[in-house]
Amino acid sequence: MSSSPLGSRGNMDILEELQLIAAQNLERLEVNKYYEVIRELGKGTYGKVDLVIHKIRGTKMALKFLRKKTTKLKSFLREYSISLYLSPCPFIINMFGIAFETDDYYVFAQEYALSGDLFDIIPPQVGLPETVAKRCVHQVAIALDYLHCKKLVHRDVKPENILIFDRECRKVKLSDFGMTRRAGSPVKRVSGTIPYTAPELCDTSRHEGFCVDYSTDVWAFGVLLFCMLTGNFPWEKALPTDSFYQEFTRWQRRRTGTVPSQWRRFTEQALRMFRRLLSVEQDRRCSVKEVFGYFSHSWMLDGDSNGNGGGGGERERERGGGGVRVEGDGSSTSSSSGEEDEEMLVERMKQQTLSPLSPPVSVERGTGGTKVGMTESGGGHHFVSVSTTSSVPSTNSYDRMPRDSNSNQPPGRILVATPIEICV
Ligand SMILES: Nc1ncnc2c1ncn2[C@@H]1O[C@H](COP(=O)(O)OP(=O)(O)OP(=O)(O)O)[C@@H](O)[C@H]1O
Repeated sequence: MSSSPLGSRGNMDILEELQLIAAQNLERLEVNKYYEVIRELGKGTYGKVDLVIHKIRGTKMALKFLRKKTTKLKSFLREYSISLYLSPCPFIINMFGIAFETDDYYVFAQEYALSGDLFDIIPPQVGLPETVAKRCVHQVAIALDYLHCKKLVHRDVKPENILIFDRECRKVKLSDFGMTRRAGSPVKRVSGTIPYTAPELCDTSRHEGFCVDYSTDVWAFGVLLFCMLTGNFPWEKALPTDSFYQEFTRWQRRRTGTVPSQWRRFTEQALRMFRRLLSVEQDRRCSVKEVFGYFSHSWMLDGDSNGNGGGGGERERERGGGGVRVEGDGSSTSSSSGEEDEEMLVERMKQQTLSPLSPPVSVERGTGGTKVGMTESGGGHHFVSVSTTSSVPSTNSYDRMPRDSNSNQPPGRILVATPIEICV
């Protein structure tokens, strides 16, 4: 690596340099020679993630395998380099600096997240207790702000890409930088995830490409918050043809004073936050860090800051008061590009008053990799597990099916979402 201090370089210089080094050092390896495969942790569109033990070091790692048939070397190197570049942030998945290729895959190693991903702990139609959700949201917001300060946009914010180390979300990390691009770069359309996709990207009548923008992460982050607190999707897709979305936009644009039914469980302050995060007009959307200003308020109307998202269903309530304490309006919580700011953020996290928790809500964990699907039943769309093996990458439409036969998933009409296009 060049002797220039990292701080004086632009992002792309560092990323390009990291890619070059990774390309020059990419060895061909036989996985079994160095790693003992324990089990598969998940499956994604482009490959799989295995839990392994490094035979020499004895360290547990998560190896991400990207199929060569569907992944260009350039894309692999980009994902690897961006992940490496971002990994100093304590709320972003750590990397081991290991990348290699086999006959069929490009592979890199990450730290292993003991409890899988966020999707698996959100009780469908119930949501997480407010304190747990806030704690998680806080860490994800810092991670996204860190990314944005580096002029990068994640572009795939969803529960499956938030890895957790415990079911109370005391330690969570943002992952999967396969879609991450520099803000302002042009992208063309491909199929993609639906409920988290910002309205401007759902507009299929637009044929020209897009410029990558932070605001699409902010939108996905807003949808993620709703999902975490309620166990439902707010809508199937952010298009006028979706009645849930239409109802929301009428309220959002102040055409009606009536709060849409699935939003009535939130306090005034939480609704104000959602209005800012989920502004239909892209340029009026707030930044992710604005959310810090809302942590001191209750978000759920059940009057108990430790409560969950309401919406029915039996659940175990969290005991102990407090919640996440964040002082000020949060503007100083933003991570800037400097190391000092990062340290400050860690300090802030350490200073948080976190109350002891009762045992977590018990939810059956789906087998293997899971994706968010939706069923429609009564007031909204709720989470169901979708096996990633049955997802169809070429169209990205979801096969929607019950989470698993033993879960507390209520029955509902199964929706198969029509593929829509977003950009890479
Ligand atoms: N480091 C890790 N520790 C534990 N589990 C992991 C880890 N990395 C990934 N997983 C699991 O594997 C799943 C798929 O991983 P990942 O999102 O990186 O793959 P992908 O191919 O990029 O997926 P996508 O189709 O969403 O783009 C995750 O949702 C998670 O459940």
